[in-house]
Amino acid sequence: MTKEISSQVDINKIQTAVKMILEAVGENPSREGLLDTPKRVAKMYAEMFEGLHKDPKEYFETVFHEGHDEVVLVKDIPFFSMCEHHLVPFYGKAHVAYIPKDGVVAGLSKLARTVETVARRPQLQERITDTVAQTLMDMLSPQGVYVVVEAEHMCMTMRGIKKPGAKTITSVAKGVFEEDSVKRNEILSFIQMP
Ligand SMILES: Nc1nc2c(ncn2[C@@H]2O[C@H](COP(=O)(O)OP(=O)(O)OP(=O)(O)O)[C@@H](O)[C@H]2O)c(=O)[nH]1
Ligand SMILES: [Zn+2]
Repeated sequence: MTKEISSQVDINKIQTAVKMILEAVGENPSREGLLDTPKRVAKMYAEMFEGLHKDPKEYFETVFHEGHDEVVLVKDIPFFSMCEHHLVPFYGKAHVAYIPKDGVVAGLSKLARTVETVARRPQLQERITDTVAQTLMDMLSPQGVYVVVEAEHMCMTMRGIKKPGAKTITSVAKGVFEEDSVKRNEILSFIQMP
């Protein structure tokens, strides 16, 4: 956790809330094993929600001019997020593809950083997919962007409907990918390659 993040998160408030939850479920927050739990959970939430205090657009302040106007795909980017309905994790992989325009390309790590930052907020899978795609559209003005996200939601696994193994796939196509199913299929075949 960075200094800036901890200064933007009310750690004491989270600690109080966690202590109250422990009391409410019938636990004794004063027993030895739980004494430091509110503090640990507060630090954990600050880390898991640090994306609320970051703007992924900043990652694209530096771009390169490479004369490459063909597909760029970073696939299998692992991410961990928190479902905004239940505050339990959902996690999986994101695949981020774009076709540059006028040779404007971003550092590859910036695509993964964007996924990481957007995921570290209370989220919906659809919104992660859309925000990542829109960030690239806004910052690189590419010919098109195609983002595919696959995830397992713990709120469907460990509670409620209890369907471990069920995967949710979301995708967002922008620019040339919207109309061009051949280009989308090209990306999908790259994603499926071992
Ligand atoms: N669209 C979408 N739904 C999600 C996501 N994560 C969790 N959900 C769903 O959010 C819904 C919340 O539904 P509610 O009926 O308000 O809450 P609930 O009674 O806890 O729902 P159940 O999970 O069906 O027990 C559930 O259907 C979850 O599966 C997500 O990323 N996207
Ligand atoms: Zn949920």
